[in-house]
Amino acid sequence: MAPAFDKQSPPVKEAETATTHNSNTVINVGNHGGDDYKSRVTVVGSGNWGSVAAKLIASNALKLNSFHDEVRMWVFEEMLPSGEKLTEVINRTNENVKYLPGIKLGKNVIADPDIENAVKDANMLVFVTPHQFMEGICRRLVGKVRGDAEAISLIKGMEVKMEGPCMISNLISEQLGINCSVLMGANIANEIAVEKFSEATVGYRDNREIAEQWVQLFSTSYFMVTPVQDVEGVELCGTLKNVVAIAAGFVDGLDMGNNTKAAIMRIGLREMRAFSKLLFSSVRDSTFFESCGVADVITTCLGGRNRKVAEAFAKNGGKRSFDELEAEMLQGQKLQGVSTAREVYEVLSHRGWLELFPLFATVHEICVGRLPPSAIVEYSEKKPRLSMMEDSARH
Ligand SMILES: NC(=O)c1ccc[n+]([C@@H]2O[C@H](COP(=O)([O-])OP(=O)(O)OC[C@H]3O[C@@H](n4cnc5c(N)ncnc54)[C@H](O)[C@@H]3O)[C@@H](O)[C@H]2O)c1
Ligand SMILES: O=P(O)(O)OC[C@H](O)CO
Repeated sequence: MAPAFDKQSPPVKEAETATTHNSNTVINVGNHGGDDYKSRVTVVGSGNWGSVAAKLIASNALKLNSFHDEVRMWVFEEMLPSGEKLTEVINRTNENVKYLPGIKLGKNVIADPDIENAVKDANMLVFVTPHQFMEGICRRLVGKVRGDAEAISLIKGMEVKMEGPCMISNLISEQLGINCSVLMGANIANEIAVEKFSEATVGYRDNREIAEQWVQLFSTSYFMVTPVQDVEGVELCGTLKNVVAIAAGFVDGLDMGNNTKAAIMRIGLREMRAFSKLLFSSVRDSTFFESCGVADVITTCLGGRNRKVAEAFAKNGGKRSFDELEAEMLQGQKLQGVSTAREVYEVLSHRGWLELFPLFATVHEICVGRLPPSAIVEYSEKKPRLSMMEDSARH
């Protein structure tokens, strides 16, 4: 079991605004000792973004009275080349030496390899793992989380089931029986880790007070978080931009230049909006102008991992697989764009929408080797009926 955070010399917390202490604005934390009103936060995931999220949260947990100091972080345990366990090294050095080397997470971050132990006391659960692992994680957590817990998903991805697409926030809500908000945005983790200014968007369903609690937990002077009442819109932006990033990487790998890449971003954003609105009529146009929308498309297409690996794929003429390039280039970090392109393609084929989304469809066909990387522009030029569909999908 992971050690408890050493509270012998607790840091002095900053005073908070009156509203924070108002019982209406603080998530109910039940009866857990003397600090009943304080929220306990657990981060489920500890990759590149998971570690940065833990750092942001840990700094706020120390400052704000409404949170317990200790932040648990569930770590998918692995042995390092040194022969030590990753959790032991994180707890000794305060650094995730594999996924975020060189950055101190905060002494109040406790790495825990036991997922059930990590979540059992938390009333605020932050999910941030690659999306392909979430079904298994949810299965393990059924009946293990507090009934009054609130969740937030930072995961950019979705699952496709027999019944249709299932957003990760929905998977969490349905499997664990708890409400789940989302946080997405133009957030390249390594930049936020060194405290360069970024914005993010919290998508919430109907409880603004819960959204404010999440905003408070994540916001720092260099991380500005805005709440938006559109969970599906925010989550679909974060999910679909990874497919656009793969397309942008192909363009870079083929040396096609900035105009072509800008065209891909524009067409990609249109397809993101049209697809989101076809799936959920509640999705708002304005969400695409938040950090989770246009800003994330831009940053991902300029500096993300999906772009980088897709560039290498195109440079190799599609002869080396994404799996091989991912393993070689990302050292354990995971791409989301290739599997998301496949999942989107399944939805498109199942619903007869393939022709309406030429960019999304072409990205998948290139990823699986049915088309060459150069097809990204040849096929994206064909946009039959997309505008018409967008018009009919508009509010
Ligand atoms: N890295 C970023 O810049 C960034 C920014 C914003 C959002 N995101 C999103 O956040 C999510 C998580 O990304 P990340 O960068 O933290 O992860 P990552 O890409 O660094 O992935 C590695 C993580 O996966 C874990 N893992 C490996 N095998 C596993 C298994 N079988 N079961 C469970 N976990 C396993 C590893 O232990 C490690 O913690 C993704 O949806 C991503 O799109 C990432
Ligand atoms: O590195 P990527 O491509 O997974 O993108 C990272 C973030 O999602 C950018 O906001």
